[in-house]
Amino acid sequence: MITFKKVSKTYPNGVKGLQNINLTINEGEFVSIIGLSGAGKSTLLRAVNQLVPITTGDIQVNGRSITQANKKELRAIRREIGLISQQFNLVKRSTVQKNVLSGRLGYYSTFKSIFGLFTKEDYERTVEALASVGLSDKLQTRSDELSGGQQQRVLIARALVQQAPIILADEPVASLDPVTTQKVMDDLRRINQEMAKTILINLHSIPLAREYSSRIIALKEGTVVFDGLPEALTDERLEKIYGKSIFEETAGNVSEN
Ligand SMILES: Nc1ncnc2c1ncn2[C@@H]1O[C@H](COP(=O)(O)OP(=O)(O)OP(=O)(O)O)[C@@H](O)[C@H]1O
Repeated sequence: MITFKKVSKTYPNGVKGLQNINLTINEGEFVSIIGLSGAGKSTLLRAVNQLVPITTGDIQVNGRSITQANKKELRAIRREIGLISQQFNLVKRSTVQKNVLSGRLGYYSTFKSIFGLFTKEDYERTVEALASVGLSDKLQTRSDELSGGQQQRVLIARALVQQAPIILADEPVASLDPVTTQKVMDDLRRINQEMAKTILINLHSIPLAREYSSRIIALKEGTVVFDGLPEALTDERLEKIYGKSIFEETAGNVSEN
């Protein structure tokens, strides 16, 4: 469970990324965060593992406060959270295997991490995770030889070997074609349904949010303006979230941008 209590984030330049957010994300939910560019989606997602430190309020991950955590506790909290983000991407010159294995680093001391002292189980988990995202044949491939969609799926595999019950996905399908988008989204759905992992995902596509989520949260200027079931996201509510211009675009444009 992730709980936001009166969370605000003001960036050093004075921009308010988040304003008084109160939310509870329960175990096993598939939550999409939508909203205009600059609404605060990435800030919200990254606040969960303190990649973006919040200014006021608190976030608890399975009952443990991230703001009060010392270094060791923060490491333990971060182990519970897998991050799929294009910005914190793969080590391109390393093999797929090494990138996926790095999901285990949170379980070892710095010394072991530096020397890559992984166990037989770690290697087995890596093979399994790659199989579950359909990339068994890419084990020894260099990561920069993969397509964008394959790279996203390697990131999913890395989150799987990390055995994190929570997965944060920061626009994982932003630059993918429709077929690959569906594959990545299907992977996330499977992980959510079969492994009961909690998924928190930023999406620009309303159709995808509607199709895959159990719950949609919309942000506008750092505040929550909608929080509910996909069916409850009516045109009227969309207009409040995105402004009137949404209906001047074709549905296709909105979903792909
Ligand atoms: N490091 C930063 N320093 C200053 N302002 C920032 C920083 N990161 C984000 N912001 C600002 O905070 C606000 C929220 O940004 P955020 O990236 O969370 O939005 P977003 O909804 O994820 O946008 P997008 O859909 O374009 O990724 C924006 O006004 C943005 O300009």
